Amino acid sequence: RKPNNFPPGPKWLPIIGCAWELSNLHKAKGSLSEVAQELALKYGSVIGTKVGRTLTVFVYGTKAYKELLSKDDLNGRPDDIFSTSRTLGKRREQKKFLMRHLKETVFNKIVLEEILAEQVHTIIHDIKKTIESDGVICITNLFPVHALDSIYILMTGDKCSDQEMEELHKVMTSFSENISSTGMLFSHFPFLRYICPDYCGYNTYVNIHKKILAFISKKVKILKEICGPQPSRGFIQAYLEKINSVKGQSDFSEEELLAMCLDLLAAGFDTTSNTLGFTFLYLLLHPEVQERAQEEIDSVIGKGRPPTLEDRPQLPYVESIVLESIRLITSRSLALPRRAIRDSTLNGYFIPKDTILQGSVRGTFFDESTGWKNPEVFNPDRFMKDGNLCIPDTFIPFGSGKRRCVGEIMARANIFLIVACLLQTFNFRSLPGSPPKADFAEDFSPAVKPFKAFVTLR
Ligand code: HEM
Repeated sequence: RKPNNFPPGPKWLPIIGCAWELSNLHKAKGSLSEVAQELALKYGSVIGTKVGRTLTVFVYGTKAYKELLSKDDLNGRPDDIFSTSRTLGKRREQKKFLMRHLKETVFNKIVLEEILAEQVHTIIHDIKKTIESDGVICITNLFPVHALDSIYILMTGDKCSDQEMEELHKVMTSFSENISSTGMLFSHFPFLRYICPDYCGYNTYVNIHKKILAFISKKVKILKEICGPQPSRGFIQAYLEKINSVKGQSDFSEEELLAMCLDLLAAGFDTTSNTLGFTFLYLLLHPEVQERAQEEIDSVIGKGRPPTLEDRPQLPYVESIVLESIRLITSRSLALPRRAIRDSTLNGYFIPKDTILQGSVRGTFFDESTGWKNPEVFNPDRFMKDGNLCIPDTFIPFGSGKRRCVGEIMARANIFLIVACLLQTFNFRSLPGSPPKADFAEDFSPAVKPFKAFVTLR
């Protein structure tokens, strides 16, 4: 039965709850974020549903979403089968340690520049090689290895060998293609894993996670053996040092370390490379935006040296392209699922303990009433005012509060540097007679379907 004052929403059927209606809406709309938008039009900004046995509340719209992010009672990690079967049991909250480490090491401007510049150089080298043949490049293939390498360096302090990268890339691609961040059939109907573990996705889910954890575990073992007294910039080494220093008298453990590295890979891999896919798709569809960015780069930097992170304040238009691409990709996804850790309220409705809350950032920056004009259109100028960068308060694509993205600094720097360096060196054009379509897929995070471009040296 529906709890008293539970948010309004679609009708609950016996056993499946609203699963049928949600699944049909998902097929019709293409992304869960658009499902939330559709439901919000009918029921308001907080929508109560039930999928299998799980109470799930969708949150859409700036006011309700901000209230959700601000309430500790509603920001717990889910502890259902979907969460626990991937990370070896319950999780403790050690995000502060990770954030402090990243701030002191990798997110230090000089280190970040060093990590990213080398990789951008490799991408430029690869593109130049293709130009020597026919200049036709599958754009969506350019970025995944690069994004993985950045996260690998963040974890280990070192570059990934070719052999390790082959292994990691294979398993992470399979992760992105087969696993949905918002749950799978077995997580909504946990009993199915005993009846049809292949069909409900349980076996795939567990096997892929086992492979990723085995990869990280192998690396942890190697780094443990060479762990020395000198400070290292890798997260794994910093964490191992912490375990040693507290000597088993705290929650720091190797299991927790593996789970945190898994989160970094899962959350940072295709979000970064897929955003770059979005960026270059829109640059092909809007050659005038590409030309204006190139004019900015030419006038501030010229061609004598590559752009650096120091140049960011002088390249507001390039920065606005990055923000607009992030706006468009995140508007197709939901924020991380949260769990009510005790009975609470949202927008005046009752939210029982253990309800799952799915917030949609789309509602915060696709809302014409809060100033986002023609939100479906790619328009970097919405982030510009009088020639300067201007970011509205309602733009929170990396979340805020307890569950906020830990990789924002790296992701924005990475995308900025790639866009600036590639546009300084190359022109990207549609293949004659076949401009790419704005065709989307839903991998672990939203993606554009693979597309090619004709690239020439400037
Ligand atoms: C354009 C790229 C990226 C986008 C758009 C993005 C976006 C997000 C969003 C929306 C969330 C959830 C926030 C919430 O629910 O309130 C999140 C969480 C997270 N992100 Fe990112 N992210 C990106 C890149 C990265 C990178 C490169 C890393 C790692 C280096 C990373 C690590 C994480 C982690 C670990 C979490 C989970 C935080 C938690 O559980 O508390 N992200 N990200």
